[in-house]
Amino acid sequence: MSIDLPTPLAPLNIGTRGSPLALAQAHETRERLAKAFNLPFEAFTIVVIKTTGDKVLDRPLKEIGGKGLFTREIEEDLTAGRIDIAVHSMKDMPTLQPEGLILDTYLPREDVRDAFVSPRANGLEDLAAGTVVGTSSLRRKAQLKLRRPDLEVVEFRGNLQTRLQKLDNGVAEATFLAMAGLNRLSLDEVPKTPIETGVMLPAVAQGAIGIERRMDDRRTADMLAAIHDGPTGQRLAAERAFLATLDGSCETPIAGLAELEGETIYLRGEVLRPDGSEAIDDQMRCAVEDGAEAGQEMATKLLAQAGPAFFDWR
Ligand SMILES: NCc1[nH]cc(CCC(=O)O)c1CC(=O)O
Repeated sequence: MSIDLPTPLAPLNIGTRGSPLALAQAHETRERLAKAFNLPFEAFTIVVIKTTGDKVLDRPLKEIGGKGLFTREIEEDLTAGRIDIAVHSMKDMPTLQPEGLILDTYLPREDVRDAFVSPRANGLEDLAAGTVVGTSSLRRKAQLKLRRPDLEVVEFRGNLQTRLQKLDNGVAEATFLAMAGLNRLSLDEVPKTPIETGVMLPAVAQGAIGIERRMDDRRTADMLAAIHDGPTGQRLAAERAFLATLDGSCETPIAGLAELEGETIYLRGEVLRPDGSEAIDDQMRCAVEDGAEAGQEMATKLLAQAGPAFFDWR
């Protein structure tokens, strides 16, 4: 692939949320761009945007309005040209973008696993019946209840730092956090145990950073091509097709992971009842270029296997 080396005539504005993790991801994007084009960091301005999801902290996310919550304002600024790219955790992104925007640049993926985080316990097996675990993730709650129906789950909102504070304060005995977030923030001192993906399948796109841009902005597209990670793109094509076909909203506990084995994709997926009373999973292998079809096929199979009653909480 040949890439023109566009010199920014105006600085490229990078939009991001203001949480520590979001800022770390925006800084990583800026560093990769600066390095790829041998430009000073200052050629890229980081613009912090406050979203509805950041403002409303006292209510469960699903009450305020689900997924677009952390992205709407950012995408409005992108469309209006106030920023040129937006950096996102792909796990939080809907499978469809607003008209005129495209999200097809990915940075190399971090650790995809969830971590069991507790100042006092090393794993679920250490927790006595009735112990309180905090999580606001429907997927993690369902996966936890599937394995340990005897544990209590409490809603755990706020950014990483807030959640860790709640553990210290004894609001809950343990929580789950993405290894990716802990690693990106270099939170090495957090007492964590990684959970293998065979035990707890991660969220679709967990650990991946995506960069969104205006579809008609050629200059930005050329710049982003220089930092795109192809293998992450192949994996996310499979996972996001799986999610899109399942019509994953934040009401549906869904897990999915694609891994590369040479020229083959190994795809696993799982859907759960929110109360963890039942889970259905599947796995398949396909050629790397067929990931999206495989994701769609696996979702269709799971939907048929589950039957309408499985999803009737929606
Ligand atoms: N929903 C919040 C969110 N979005 C992305 C990450 C972590 C980083 C990632 O998975 O890329 C987190 C926090 C968490 O799940 O612990």
